[in-house]
Amino acid sequence: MPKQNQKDLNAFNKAALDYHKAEPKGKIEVVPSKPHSSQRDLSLAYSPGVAVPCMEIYNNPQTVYDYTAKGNLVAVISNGTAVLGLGDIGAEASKPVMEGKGLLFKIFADINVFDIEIDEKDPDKFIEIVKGIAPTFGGINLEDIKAPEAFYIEQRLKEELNIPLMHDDQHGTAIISAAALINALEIADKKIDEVKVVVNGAGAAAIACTKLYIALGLSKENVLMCDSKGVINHKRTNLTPEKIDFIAETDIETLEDALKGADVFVGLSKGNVMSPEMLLSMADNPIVFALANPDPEIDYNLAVETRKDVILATGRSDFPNQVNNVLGFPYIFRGALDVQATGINEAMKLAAVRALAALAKEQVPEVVKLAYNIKQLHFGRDYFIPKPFDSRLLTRVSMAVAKAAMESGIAKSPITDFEEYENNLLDRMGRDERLIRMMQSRAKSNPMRVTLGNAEEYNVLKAAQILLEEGIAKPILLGEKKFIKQQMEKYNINIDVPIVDPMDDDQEENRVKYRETLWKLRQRKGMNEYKAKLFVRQRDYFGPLMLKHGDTDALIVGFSKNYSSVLKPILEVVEKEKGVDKVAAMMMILTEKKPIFFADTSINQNPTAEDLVNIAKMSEMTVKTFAIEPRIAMLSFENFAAISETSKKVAKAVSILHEKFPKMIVDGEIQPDFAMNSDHLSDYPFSKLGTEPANVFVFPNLESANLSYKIIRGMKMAQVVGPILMGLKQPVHVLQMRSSVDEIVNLATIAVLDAQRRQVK
Ligand SMILES: NC(=O)C1=CN([C@@H]2O[C@H](COP(=O)(O)OP(=O)(O)OC[C@H]3O[C@@H](n4cnc5c(N)ncnc54)[C@H](OP(=O)(O)O)[C@@H]3O)[C@@H](O)[C@H]2O)C=CC1
Ligand SMILES: CC(=O)C(=O)O
Ligand SMILES: [Mg+2]
Repeated sequence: MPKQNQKDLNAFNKAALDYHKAEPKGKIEVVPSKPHSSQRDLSLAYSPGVAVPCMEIYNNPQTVYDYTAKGNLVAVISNGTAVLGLGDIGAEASKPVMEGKGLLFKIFADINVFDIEIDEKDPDKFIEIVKGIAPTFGGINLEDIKAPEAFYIEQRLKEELNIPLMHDDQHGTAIISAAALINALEIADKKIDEVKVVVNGAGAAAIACTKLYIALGLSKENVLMCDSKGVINHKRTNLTPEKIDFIAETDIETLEDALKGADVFVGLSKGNVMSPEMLLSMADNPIVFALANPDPEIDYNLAVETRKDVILATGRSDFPNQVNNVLGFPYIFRGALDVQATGINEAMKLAAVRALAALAKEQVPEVVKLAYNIKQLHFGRDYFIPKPFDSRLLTRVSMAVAKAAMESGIAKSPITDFEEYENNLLDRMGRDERLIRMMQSRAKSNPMRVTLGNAEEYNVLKAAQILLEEGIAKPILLGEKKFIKQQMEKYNINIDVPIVDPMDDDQEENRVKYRETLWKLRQRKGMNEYKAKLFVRQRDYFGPLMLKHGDTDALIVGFSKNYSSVLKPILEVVEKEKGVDKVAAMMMILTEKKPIFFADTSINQNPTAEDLVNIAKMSEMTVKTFAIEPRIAMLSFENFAAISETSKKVAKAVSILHEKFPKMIVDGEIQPDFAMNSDHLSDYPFSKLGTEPANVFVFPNLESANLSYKIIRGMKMAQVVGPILMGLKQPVHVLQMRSSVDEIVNLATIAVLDAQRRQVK
């Protein structure tokens, strides 16, 4: 595992602040979910239309779930008294954590969140405030409230409210760590009713975890619990009722002594309180859950260096076995909300434990390994709890929780068809970030040299910084050296990367080499040697020539010039793939539901039927590199009834495709909204698309493709990545003019993947 030095740490801390400060500030925002553009829309959304659902709810309160967002809205509520392991930092300072939970609820389970930070430490007043706002929400996640107040607050709110409510630091942590404990014990070949357990911390998380372990078979006599004053034993006085419950009949007073011979250590206290000596004193195959955040009770690297046989988990995402409540709360609430459970009971918690423990033993899908850049991931010491980016968590845990709620009789709206429910859950996923994350992770496994043109521009420089710091690529800056350096200073971008200036003296050798190549390539196309000499001083030629000579692995250009003028020198220098007559470009559109692809968005203005065949074929190959099965719709404005010339052209392309490539999932001519909709597709049972929506859209001409994606981009309806240039032998892509930093990073990431793929060949 890499160790962080102070410089890395400072850079990380700064990145954390920049991340939160970037516009829009914070991490979540409210987005209207209904049309609101016309007078009529507004009269339905607000007065007078809104009065109708109000009265419906008044007359039949249960219909609030039909007419409002309540059923998918959770409050994440804190008073800031036990924020992570940072302690009582107050309500306002806890807001980043609560917003963070909002983000996690949304990305992992599609649940909306209002984060609510209440400046109130008196438990009774706090309870009254929460009760007062409860009608707004389908569920309540209490967070980072310190013990012992947390116990009383949660208990009373559970009794007095009839929606799913859980103090996550207690039960979320208990559920995940219990699943991890079951599996870790199996690896250590130890039995839960025989092991000696030391729990460090006697707060909200520690007490709840220990109680759940006992429910799973741990013997209470085998538990030693410590708080900030040491072991909770019979000599201690002034203990809270929860601590009294765990008084041990022992004279042992310190954590150090408690750990001698212990099988399990569960830390839910503070960072760095466990020394290597303490770890060494534990039994064979010691199970160590150092769960304090952000710093574990013992540093991961220190622990594995100290004992090879340690079975270790932390709360952190940067080490194996992250025991963190993020594995639970999104899915526990998802399942509870979906059956309108009146609470979260023990049966639901145990169902979540079992689902999590079982999932870790299943074969890990390739996509999860890709996301973490790990070649092998098998149940064992380094993997005994599922990874947070494992998308199977959503279906496995949510369904288990929903079923348990129904079986234990607290589901107001039971699910009747679990197969349909599973499909609904899967439909919620496929969000854009996942694909980007997966791509970045793959790029990081072998970062390649990517030359970025127009490197004087802030967006390009910033993208280079991100690519370098994230380890996605080894950037090379192409442009005027002096100006680039000035800009780096101006924007405080201190990165140590090569700068290539085609005019610079130090490039003379390359200029000579590149001139010869260019002249050879173009001498029978009207270029004389003098012209070649002039051209190699231009970056538009210099970049492609670097690529041609292997002086870079990939090239990204076009930030400040129009597409065709940048493309021309590329096509003159870089060879086409075998069998490719004309290159084409594809845009990846990262929609809410799943990625879709448009082609040709940038090159062939009025493709022939044969051109469309090639575009479809190139698109198929490109989409496959993202580990996505291409389902191609050949678009027109008619459905299987070619009357217009455009449709006839598309129909001809389809018949060639069907004949030449019978295995390809492609059909048309079809309208995009039909190709995207299963119900509409079922009207055409003969279609090769079947009823599963298409994800690749080949447009009949450039205008329609280009304008379609530009509308999406302009309206910020989805993130757009590309254009991905298809049909060349080397990875080169031309940016849209004035691309954002993210767009440059994304396209460079694709270029790295492309370069990696070609290297393997
Ligand atoms: N990985 C995960 O998913 C989760 C991790 N946690 C982590 O667990 C820790 C506790 O959180 P939470 O229970 O909510 O907070 P609480 O404030 O409720 O409890 C903190 C407990 O830690 C004890 N403690 C503090 N310092 C020491 C020490 N040096 N030795 C032993 N015990 C000590 C306190 O002792 P005393 O009672 O004497 O004050 C108290 O019992 C935090 O670091 C938090 O980040 C929490 C939830 C989830
Ligand atoms: C993860 C979490 O909830 C905590 O550390 O408090
Ligand atoms: Mg917490």
